[in-house]
Amino acid sequence: MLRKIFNPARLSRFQRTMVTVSSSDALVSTEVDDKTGYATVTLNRAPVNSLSLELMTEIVKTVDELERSNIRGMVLTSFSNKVFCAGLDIMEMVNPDLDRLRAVWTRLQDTWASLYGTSFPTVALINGHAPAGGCLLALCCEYRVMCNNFNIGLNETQLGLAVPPWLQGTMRQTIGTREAEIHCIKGTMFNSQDALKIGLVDELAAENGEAMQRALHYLNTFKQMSPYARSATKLLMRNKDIEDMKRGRKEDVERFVENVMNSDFQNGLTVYLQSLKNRKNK
Ligand SMILES: CCCC/C=C/CC(=O)SCCNC(=O)CCNC(=O)[C@H](O)C(C)(C)COP(=O)(O)OP(=O)(O)OC[C@H]1O[C@@H](n2cnc3c(N)ncnc32)[C@H](O)[C@@H]1OP(=O)(O)O
Repeated sequence: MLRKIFNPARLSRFQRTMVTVSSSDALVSTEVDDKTGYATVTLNRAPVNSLSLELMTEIVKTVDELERSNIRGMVLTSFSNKVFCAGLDIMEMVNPDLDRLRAVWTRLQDTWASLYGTSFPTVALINGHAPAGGCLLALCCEYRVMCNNFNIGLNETQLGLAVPPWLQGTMRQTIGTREAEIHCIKGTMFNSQDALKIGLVDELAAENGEAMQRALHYLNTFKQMSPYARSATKLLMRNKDIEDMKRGRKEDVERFVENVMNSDFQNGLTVYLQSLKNRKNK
């Protein structure tokens, strides 16, 4: 069943006026260019945009608001020119409260579903490292432009976490079944050049300005196209994955909780956090 397809009623709103949507919460800021109708959504959670429950809630809220507005495209980027998003907030997994842990994974599922299933075109402007959940955000977008000299990948298994089936599917669609299997299992992190070679990103840019030009160029390719046909085709391709995730979501949450509460995982997390701090102090 189609979750949402471009509603022709929106077309008349499109033609009349452009609404500027802005988030009052500082964790995510949104700017809409009234001339083009393109929204730039910037993740603002210093220092590394790690995905706390609150940040993911803001992302979902922002995408929902944009879906109800009349934008023609979205660029997702980071306030930092060093880290796009460092993945799930590791602190959410250290000796967690179980209800909150369940809420975190449920919100991650929602974040994936809402970004993956937008009716408007989306580009990730990856202006920094994008491990794990950072790679997930980029994968949800239709197109990925990455600045040079950063790393991206689903490194969850390196941390002792299983990659959920819905995210495996997105990776398969992006880089192909064989490569996705190998690199999800290995937890490979790719540098920008290798990410381009394997198809994990679509274009590279020397710096942010060039990346934005390339992102806008992608959005401009739809200027003359029927928004209905574009949106319907995308969602006919993606909606089944979203419905499948929703059907299995409770089981998926419990699998994550079991994974995180395992004492080996908790011990490994302590070592991993320490290794991040040691790396910093070198
Ligand atoms: C498969 C299911 C899909 C979703 C599931 C996802 C699971 C995850 O996402 S688990 C998280 C995976 N993320 C990582 O492994 C990234 C870890 N971080 C890094 O590799 C580096 O921090 C960086 C390359 C992202 C950035 O390096 P940089 O040198 O710029 O900054 P740092 O000094 O390392 O970090 C600054 C500060 O931020 C803390 N931090 C980093 N990442 C996280 C994080 N994911 N959660 C919470 N906090 C994080 C880091 O410890 C530093 O804190 P202090 O200043 O207090 O030392």
